[in-house]
Amino acid sequence: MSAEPLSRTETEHRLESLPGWALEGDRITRTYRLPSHLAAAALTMHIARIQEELNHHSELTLGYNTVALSVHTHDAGGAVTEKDLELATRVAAAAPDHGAV
Ligand SMILES: C[C@H](O)[C@H](O)[C@H]1CNC2=NC(N)=NC(=O)C2=N1
Repeated sequence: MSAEPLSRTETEHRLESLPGWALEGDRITRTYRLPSHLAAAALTMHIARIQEELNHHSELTLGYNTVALSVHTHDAGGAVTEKDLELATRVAAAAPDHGAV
């Protein structure tokens, strides 16, 4: 998968298909809200497994009932690439199974 930087315009266009995800500076971000702390912890572990599978890792923060992600591609000098969008897409597909909104 390409690690070429995406333009701001292209990134914002692609995020239209990822509800709740945003471009903040040079990262894409999302905060999920969960029904409980244990549901948030379970989603956090699920995301960690996805990240290991993709070999692509976000800043991943577990709160009381939230899971926050912030990611860009280090190997592209800290730009947003297809790898970040792939991770976001995989997480967006998994999150609802945990009751995340
Ligand atoms: C050596 C290893 O494959 C690289 O460091 C991977 C690990 N996870 C990564 N995660 C992110 N967000 N960006 C990277 O460039 C990256 N590179």
